Amino acid sequence: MIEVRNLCRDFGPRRAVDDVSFEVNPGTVLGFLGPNGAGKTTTLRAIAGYLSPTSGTVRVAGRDVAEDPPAAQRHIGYMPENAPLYDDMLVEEFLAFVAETRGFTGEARKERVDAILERCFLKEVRHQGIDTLSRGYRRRTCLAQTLLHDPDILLLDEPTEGLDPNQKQVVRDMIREMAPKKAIVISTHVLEEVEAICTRAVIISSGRIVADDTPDCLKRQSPGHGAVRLCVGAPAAEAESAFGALEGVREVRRLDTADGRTELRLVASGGRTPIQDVTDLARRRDWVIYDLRMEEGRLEDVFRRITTTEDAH
Ligand SMILES: Nc1ncnc2c1ncn2[C@@H]1O[C@H](COP(=O)(O)OP(=O)(O)OP(=O)(O)O)[C@@H](O)[C@H]1O
Repeated sequence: MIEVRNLCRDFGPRRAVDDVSFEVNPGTVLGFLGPNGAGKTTTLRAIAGYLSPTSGTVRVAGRDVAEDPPAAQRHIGYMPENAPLYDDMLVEEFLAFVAETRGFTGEARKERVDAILERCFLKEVRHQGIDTLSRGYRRRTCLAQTLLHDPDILLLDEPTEGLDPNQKQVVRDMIREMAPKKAIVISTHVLEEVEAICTRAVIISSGRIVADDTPDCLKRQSPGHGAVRLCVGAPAAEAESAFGALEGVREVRRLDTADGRTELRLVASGGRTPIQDVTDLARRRDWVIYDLRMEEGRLEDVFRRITTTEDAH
């Protein structure tokens, strides 16, 4: 559906996107991550046909975008980070106008607008001026504009930026609901969003792809992956020394101790969680386990490890 091959884009002497290649097919929600200035927006704009590559190609639905941007754009819904809206229009009027520019007229236009108002939960503000909308409704009006022609590809730059937790949830639910039939790329800094809705994460740093995997697999590269948090009915010093001596434990940290219970964090060594050894040891010593959890690792740690701050401009 989207095929990016060896994409490079220069701005004067600066290479903003450097030999980027990836594919996105329907059913994928790809989280495009990277520090400020890493090249995310430039890549999205090249896919959307608003910026020509310095070299390399972008194909959308089998067609080279640079050769015929309008043909590719019929398949694409692109929501830029600060999408412009006509502030002096009413919501419904604006969407009808966009529908017309997309080639819908008469009854077809009305049906499209009604359907999108319903889908984006905008019915109650349909007669409201865009300049009076709250940020959440404004963002959803942008999304409605992006979805109006029912594109197979969605390119969403920071779709939930500036929204409150409830509004974020509404937008994420909408993305999740559309995901099975569309190829979706979301540029975001919000790692929690990647975990919540993305099936794949691509990390770009200084214009180059430095990771491409599922969020779960990336989390496994985190130094905290496999660490064990436990609360055990044993004296602190004894528990620390016994669990610390286990072969699969690299480091022990005491988190808390009270009422004969000790809370510890055990960092795994050798990439294997020591959870089984921990329960075996507790059983042998006759120690009660009150709580036991394995940490999955944090995407944030992986992101920080594989990107650098030199991109920030
Ligand atoms: N029109 C332009 N003219 C000159 N330089 C540009 C232009 N657009 C982007 N750049 C530069 O290209 C690099 C990549 O920018 P881009 O906006 O793609 O990064 P980004 O990953 O989207 O950043 P952010 O997370 O801050 O939005 C930056 O150094 C930026 O300053």
